[in-house]
Amino acid sequence: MHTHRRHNVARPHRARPGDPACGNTDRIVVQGLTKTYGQVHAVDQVSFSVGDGEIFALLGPNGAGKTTIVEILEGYRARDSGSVDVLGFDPATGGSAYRARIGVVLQSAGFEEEFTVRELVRLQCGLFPRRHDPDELIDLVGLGDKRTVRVKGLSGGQRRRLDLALGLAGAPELLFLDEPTTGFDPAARHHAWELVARLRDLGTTILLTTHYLEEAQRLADRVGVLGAGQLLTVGTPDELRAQSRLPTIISFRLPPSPPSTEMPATSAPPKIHGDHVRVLSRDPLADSWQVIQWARDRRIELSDFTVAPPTLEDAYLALTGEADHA
Ligand SMILES: Nc1ncnc2c1ncn2[C@@H]1O[C@H](COP(=O)(O)OP(=O)(O)OP(=O)(O)O)[C@@H](O)[C@H]1O
Repeated sequence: MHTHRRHNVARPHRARPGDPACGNTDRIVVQGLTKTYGQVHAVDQVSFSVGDGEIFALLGPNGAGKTTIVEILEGYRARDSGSVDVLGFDPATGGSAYRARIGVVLQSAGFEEEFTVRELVRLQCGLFPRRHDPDELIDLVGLGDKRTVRVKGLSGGQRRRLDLALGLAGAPELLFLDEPTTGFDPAARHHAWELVARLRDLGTTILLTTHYLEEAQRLADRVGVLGAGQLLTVGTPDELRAQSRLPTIISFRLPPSPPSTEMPATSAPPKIHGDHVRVLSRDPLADSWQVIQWARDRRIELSDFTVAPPTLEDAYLALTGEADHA
């Protein structure tokens, strides 16, 4: 079962100039977006929309067109054709009124190394009419104990947190996060995920690019998978997993001297590698039951028994692999 998290979030939003027409809650609407570089179709007739308060993840292999799309949406790259509406603006002509409404967290922003964290965040907050309190922002991204440290004294992961603080300075309604946790250690990544979830709960709409499928699965309400400039599919992580039609893997280990060589009568034949048994099941409930009955009847203690449905990563690999062979 999937839960569409954006329905759980109370999201106060007042109509302002540049907002989409009444009744339309999409914050991003892209239709037929196309961009070529010479012979390269970097973005080819891409259409999708992102709803108010939604976290939408763009996924795809290197060179699939993610950065090109995001930079067109941010207003930093020109498109060849197609229409783009972000917060009611065309990013190509929205100018500073548009920029004040969005937050951009780039993969590697260049910093003034001699500034302290607090100085940089204060400066950035000062650029926006609607802004965060700098000290609260520093706490929000988990740099509270680094306030007075110069940028040159920060680790790679701490710099990425500073990137995030700077992107949030204008309290944006829409945040672009480009590979937000690349280079993070596991604890920092979990901290960043909690932060993104908190931003979502505050009503921020987020467009995320990532190569970490677990990140997309955890954070994204919906994902769009790109391959060679084309949008291959859009859906919730659960929809993509279901669409992949990949089997659930039931696995367990045999005891050192099994009482019988007979295997459980699962819908797909068990595959045996040494003491490790795997069933690629289309009917995981019935097959799990078969395995458990089989073990109980023979007094076999099942060790390492797991039932693993396909992950978003499995679905993504199947989908983009198909694209490569198309
Ligand atoms: N300024 C440019 N000039 C020429 N070709 C470009 C330019 N920018 C991007 N491309 C090409 O457009 C295609 C899409 O690139 P893009 O950077 O959007 O991919 P991406 O999905 O963001 O990749 P990655 O995951 O590696 O960041 C690639 O084939 C790339 O080589």
